[in-house]
Amino acid sequence: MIRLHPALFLADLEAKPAALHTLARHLADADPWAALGHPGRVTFVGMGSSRYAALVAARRLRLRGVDASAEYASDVLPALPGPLIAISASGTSRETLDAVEGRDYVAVTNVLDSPLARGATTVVPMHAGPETGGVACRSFQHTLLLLDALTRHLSEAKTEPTVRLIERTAEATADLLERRDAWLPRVDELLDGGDGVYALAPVDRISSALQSALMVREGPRRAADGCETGDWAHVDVYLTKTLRYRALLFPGSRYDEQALEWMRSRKSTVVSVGADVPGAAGTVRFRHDDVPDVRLMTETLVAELVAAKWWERVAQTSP
Ligand SMILES: O=P(O)(O)OC[C@H]1O[C@](O)(CO)[C@@H](O)[C@@H]1O
Repeated sequence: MIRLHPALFLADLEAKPAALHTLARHLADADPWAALGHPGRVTFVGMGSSRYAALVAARRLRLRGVDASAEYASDVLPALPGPLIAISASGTSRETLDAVEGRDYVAVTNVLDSPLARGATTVVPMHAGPETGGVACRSFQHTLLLLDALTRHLSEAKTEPTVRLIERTAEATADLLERRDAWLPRVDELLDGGDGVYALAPVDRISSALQSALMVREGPRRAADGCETGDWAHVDVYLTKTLRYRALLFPGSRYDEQALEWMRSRKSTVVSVGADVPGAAGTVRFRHDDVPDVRLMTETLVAELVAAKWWERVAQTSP
């Protein structure tokens, strides 16, 4: 059983820029995907945030002509052509270990002596450092970036652009952390006191909505869910009628306005991250937020810092 700890979770978040610089150095030295060659298909398996990151990468690969899918490790998988890429920050998730049993696989993990790493043909280290708070936060960010490098390896045969992206992500992350006294109290106030936090993101950054909601559930144990912005009008809009609805919007979908129109008419509270949108009660902007890839790699920090704050509050008030 992993011990979760709010103060250590906050320290894990504060260490993001330094960990990103470490990752950039490793990636600048060598392509971690070199041993993979250039297969025409890859399959990712993982659970939780590891699968969220894989969803984005699989979609990007397909758009670039490489067949790819992101599967629940808990699924029963047929033998598929091409390498199996198992992602697990801890390297111990039961479902992920079951999924690779008896197969050759590449492990993407943060723990090099984990069971997942020990059984792998190739190991791609996350270089996120130990997450002493017990919550996958830096490892999630590093997974997204390593999968960005994989996408470039398979479609452009070069990973240097990912190094530049990591550097910009480190700058954006540091900017949000350094200026948090200016934005966090207001975002805390806006998202607090409702009936949950509902995160919306476009399909190309769906991981941001899913991971943000997970952070609010995993730390402070509050109701939260993540949704694709277009799909929101089909599956989540209903709650704006009955709940004190608190939306965390990651703009960029061509259906932002559709969702915003509903939320304005139902008097929902909207906090927007990375861009200004009409009717938002609060907006968090950050360095390089005009670059979509930097947003993808950075924006979950807003929910993570809110979650850390709420979690600390619960820890102080409960025996
Ligand atoms: O990447 P891992 O270590 O397999 O973990 C998967 C998920 O399980 C959790 O650790 C919770 O059990 C999440 O934080 C994480 O997203």
